[in-house]
Formats: sequence, C-alpha cells, structure tokens
Amino acid sequence: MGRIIVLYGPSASGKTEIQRQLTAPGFPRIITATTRPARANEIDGVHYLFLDKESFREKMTCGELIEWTEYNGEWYGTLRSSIEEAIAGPVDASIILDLAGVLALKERYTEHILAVYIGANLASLTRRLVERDGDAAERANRLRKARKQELTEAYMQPADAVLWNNDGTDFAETLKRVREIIASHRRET
Ligand SMILES: Nc1nc2c(ncn2[C@@H]2O[C@H](COP(=O)(O)OP(=O)(O)O)[C@@H](O)[C@H]2O)c(=O)[nH]1
Ligand SMILES: Nc1ncnc2c1ncn2[C@@H]1O[C@H](COP(=O)(O)OP(=O)(O)O)[C@@H](O)[C@H]1O
Repeated sequence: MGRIIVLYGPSASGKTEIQRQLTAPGFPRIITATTRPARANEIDGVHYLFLDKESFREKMTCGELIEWTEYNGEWYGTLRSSIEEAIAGPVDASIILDLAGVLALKERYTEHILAVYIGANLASLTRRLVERDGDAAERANRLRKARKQELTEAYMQPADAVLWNNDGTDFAETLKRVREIIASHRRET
C-alpha cells in the first residue's frame, strides 16, 4: 500500500519545486483540481486539473471530491479517486495541499499520510512572489495569509516534519532533507 506524502506551507515556500524534483516513475504526483487560472508555466493535467467554477461545483456535488478549500477567491479540491488509487497502489505518491487538506486526509486515511510542512521566512516568500508574475493585490493577499496563518505554530502543528527552505539554503540540501524525512518515516512492517 502506498503512502501519501503531503507537502504544505505558505505560497512560494518551494512545494512545487520539491514535488517536481521528487516526481519519478516510482514516485508519482497526485494532482488536485482548481478554479484558479493556470500560470504561464503550468499545464492542465500536469500541475492541476484546471476547471471552471461550474465544473468544480459539479464534482463537489457528485461526491467526486473528498475535500475542498477556498484560497484567494478560488476553489481547490482533491479527487477521491486519486487518493484511493494512490493508497491501493504499490508506491508512495506526493500531493500539495493546505492545512484543511492535511486535516481532512489525516482524518480519513491516518496511517497512510505523512505531512511535511515546507516553510520559508517572509523575506524569501516576498522575493519569490515578486519574481513570480501575478498582480500586486494577489501577492499582498498571499503574503498576508502567510503572516497571519501559514507561518504560525498552529498551522505547522499537524505536520509530521517541519522543514525551512529559506533563500540562502541550497535547494539541493532541502531536497536531500525531504528525501531523508520520507525515508525515516517509512513503516517498519
Ligand atoms: N485543501 C486543498 N488545498 C489545496 C488543493 N490544491 C492546492 N491546494 C493549496 O492551495 C493553496 C494555493 O495554491 P496555489 O494557488 O497553487 O499557490 P502556491 O502555494 O503558491 O503554489 C496552496 O496552499 C496549495 O497547497 C486541494 O485540492 N485541497
Ligand atoms: N532554497 C531556495 N532558494 C532560492 N529559491 C528557491 C528555493 N527554493 C525554491 N525556490 C524558488 O522559489 C520559487 C517558489 O517556489 P515554488 O516551488 O513554486 O513554491 P510553492 O509551490 O510553495 O508556491 C520558485 O521560483 C523556486 O525555484
């Protein structure tokens, strides 16, 4: 049975880059659905399943989503089939969620979930969000959410491991530590 490695933390902490580098034939990524528009470098079906609001609502009402959340005025949700297939499968898989998603998955699939919080300080988040295209209001919202929620102790509390990926940290070192966390939490059975 496969475990699900959940990466969560503030916007621009490095979750997507970590997931990208971990992804391999023996370690697939689980994509989630969102109503937010794709960024320039994002591909439908690879980074997210990009849906309009009506299709998202349909999946919600049909029971196709096991959890969903609202972030920055857009909807994000996890497809039930993606989680059940990953758990039934032979290998671990990774997924990027927020705290609501971590709690929902831990409640239903406790022993299959390894939640890794990826943090970065506000200076790093700000610099990276300025580099990422997006309007100033959206950036301000993401930074406000980081300050008020995602960088608090309460937000990190459900994590099985907490990792800081600030500017100045060699990304290769971050990746090595993520791999160590995944290996060290492996069940003995
Ligand atoms: N609960 C939940 N959160 C999600 C899901 N998909 C993405 N998220 C979270 O939604 C937030 C916003 O994602 P995104 O707009 O891609 O911003 P990013 O964090 O900068 O990559 C992030 O915290 C994601 O981890 C989902 O299916 N469920
Ligand atoms: N240790 C690091 N040092 C410098 N830049 C980094 C580091 N880790 C990630 N980044 C960069 O920060 C930006 C945001 O990372 P990303 O993975 O998209 O974040 P998230 O998915 O958490 O929003 C990317 O351009 C990424 O290459």
